[in-house]
Amino acid sequence: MKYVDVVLPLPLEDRFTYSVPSSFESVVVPGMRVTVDFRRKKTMALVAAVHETKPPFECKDILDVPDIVPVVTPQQFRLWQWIADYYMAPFGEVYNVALPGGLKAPGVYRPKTETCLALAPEYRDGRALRVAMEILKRAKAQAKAFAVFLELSHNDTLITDGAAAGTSVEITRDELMNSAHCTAAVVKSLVDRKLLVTYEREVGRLNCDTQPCLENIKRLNEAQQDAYNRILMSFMKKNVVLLHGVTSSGKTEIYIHLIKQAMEQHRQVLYLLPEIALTVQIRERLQRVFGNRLGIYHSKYSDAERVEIWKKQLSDNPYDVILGARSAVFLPFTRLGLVIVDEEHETSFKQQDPAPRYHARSVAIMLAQACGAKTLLGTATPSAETYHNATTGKYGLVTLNRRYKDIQLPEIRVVDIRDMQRRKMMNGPFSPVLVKSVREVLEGGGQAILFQNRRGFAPMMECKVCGWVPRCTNCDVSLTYHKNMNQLTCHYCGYTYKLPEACPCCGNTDLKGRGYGTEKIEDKVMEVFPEARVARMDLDTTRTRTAYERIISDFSAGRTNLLIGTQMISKGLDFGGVGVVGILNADSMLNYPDFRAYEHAFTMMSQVAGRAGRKGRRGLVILQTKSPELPVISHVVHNNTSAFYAGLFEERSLFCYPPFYNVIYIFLNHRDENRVSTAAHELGNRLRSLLGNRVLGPDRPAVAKVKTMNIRKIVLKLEKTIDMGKVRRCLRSEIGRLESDTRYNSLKVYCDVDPL
Ligand SMILES: Nc1ncnc2c1ncn2[C@@H]1O[C@H](COP(=O)(O)OP(=O)(O)OP(=O)(O)O)[C@@H](O)[C@H]1O
Ligand SMILES: [Zn+2]
Repeated sequence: MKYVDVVLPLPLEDRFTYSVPSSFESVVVPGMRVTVDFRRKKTMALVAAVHETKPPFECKDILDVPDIVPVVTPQQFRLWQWIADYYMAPFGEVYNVALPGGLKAPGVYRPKTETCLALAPEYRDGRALRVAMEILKRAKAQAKAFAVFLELSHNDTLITDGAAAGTSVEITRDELMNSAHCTAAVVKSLVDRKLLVTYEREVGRLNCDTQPCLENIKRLNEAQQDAYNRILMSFMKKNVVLLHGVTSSGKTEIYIHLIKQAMEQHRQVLYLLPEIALTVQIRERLQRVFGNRLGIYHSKYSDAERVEIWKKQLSDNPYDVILGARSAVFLPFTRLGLVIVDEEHETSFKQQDPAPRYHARSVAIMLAQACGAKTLLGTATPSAETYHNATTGKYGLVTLNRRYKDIQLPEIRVVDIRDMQRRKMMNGPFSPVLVKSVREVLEGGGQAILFQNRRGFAPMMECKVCGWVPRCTNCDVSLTYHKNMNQLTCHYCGYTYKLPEACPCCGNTDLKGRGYGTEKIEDKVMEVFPEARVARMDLDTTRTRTAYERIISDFSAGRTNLLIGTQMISKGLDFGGVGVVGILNADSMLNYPDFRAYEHAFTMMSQVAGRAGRKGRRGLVILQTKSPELPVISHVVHNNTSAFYAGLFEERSLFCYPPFYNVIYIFLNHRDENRVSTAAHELGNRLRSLLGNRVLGPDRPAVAKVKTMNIRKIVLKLEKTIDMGKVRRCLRSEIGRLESDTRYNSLKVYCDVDPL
């Protein structure tokens, strides 16, 4: 008797054993899916192992085996296991995010089909056809459609020379309707009269049209060619190389040459981007060169498309290049040679919720290693971890300090808004020099970008009399006012509230907004620059893929000339005509209560600044801040990464933070504040007895309640030399003990490993 150990797409650590009925014995192998009865529900499980050891309990038979070949390779299995272990997530949750929905639930994925038409068998000779046409004489539309059908399908030869319809052509219903200009009803009546029969034909969703066209590849300039050579040299010694190239140095062109080189060696390439949003521009650039050898994979694609890509990657004709967001690291690869992680500093490579809270950059490096492939991390602003690894020799390092065409990096002018406010010179959020520069650029036919990292109208409403601030009832945060919807929104749970007509505390009817969100900036822009053609890009204006793409293409084509946006606009966008970039308020980023605040602020400001002056003339950046004296500001101004990190690393090492220590956050959630607080103290004390002063807290995090769940946080700072296996085992057992404690009924505890 054979048995299988299976994993289920559920937050479960365990594997479950089922017996294999003899009819399936010769069929099942690890990596195949099987349907099983789990807690009285038919569930799609994945076979982890096949064996003959009878378990010490009664087990059920598997119900069915839908696969002929495995859908998950042993190598994927090992990688997923690594993710589960490292990020302290149940394997079932990794399986759940890794596999597209259509491969997990029985019967969800259906191949896409088209309705096709064929001549009914009784009419497949000349005489019968002439009878049919006689019948149709009085139904004009049907007669015409039928004639068109005969012609398109090459059945018309039956009438003229009576030849057998061996050469007839497949015609879809849509094709007929288009060619005969008829309605579906007309086609249906032909079917009802039994002249035509319908059948379904399976069609792929994947685009296979365009042939690759390597002529579209651009020639590298000298600096790029040199960087390209150094990358290949570096790969001979290191598995991971950082390409640290200033904004607009043409890193993407170098990637394209590296992809071509890998393809020539018959190796596959995975090109990771931090966000779906970014894929539009890059997708076009890659498609022009690699055509149908390029597949695109991310979570916003329909599930069916993702299933087809998955299957194609398992076939003997997989895509050579996959462009994807973080979930593409879960795809099967058979001959992976290179992984490119573009904009490697981006925080969206880390999945926050739900588990597994993995970092796609780390997973990508593991994936490459398992396949004997190399990893290239590319960015103008490396993350602290990567910069540390590259400067200490763990990774190779290739720098590129010149912009393409040797355009100078933008000039950055710092404006002290405290001083401007004192002298009453600010026009709302704009300093005089900002207004002047934007106006000049617009008048000269150029474009401007204004960056404000807050969406909505006013980040906070306030009663001017008593100071009352509207807050979310589910979360411990103040609400953001959105003017166009005239409502208050919680940016944590999404809940919306009506704006009260009067303050509920003192009855004052004069509620005022505090601070500037992008929506309010837009209002102000229309007032100050009435001549501008304005677009706004933030979460609220880009809810759909098309809305996002339209904003980009409008700005690219110059239909709009002033773009306002949140950090969305900082991400690798390549516009030629931007003469000036305004960073309206640097302080909101710097004052964030997090050890990474400065790293993120430096990165964000440098990236936004990098959108200026990419073609033709040198660009200008106006950086408005209340703290111009901070070293981080001058490091941004001088684009001095090494000085910035020198200062930062001193602090990080002193206070035991990455890249010198490993950090794990433990979050405890419960509806009841007392219970979560007691549980957190108990866990904190137990962990301290095992790990000593590496354990900090519990504390209330900055936002201590989200979606009615009260949150406590424990921080672990672990030296690099500690046995992480031991730490994980100890965390697992302590957390397990707490979660099964009846006093803390329905307490949720999870870990965030390497938090961002
Ligand atoms: N060798 C080349 N031949 C022609 N055009 C080039 C070449 N290299 C770069 N360019 C052009 O210069 C612009 C900037 O290049 P690219 O977008 O690759 O820069 P990047 O380094 O990726 O910038 P960022 O880090 O800001 O995203 C693009 O419009 C690109 O097409
Ligand atoms: Zn809320």
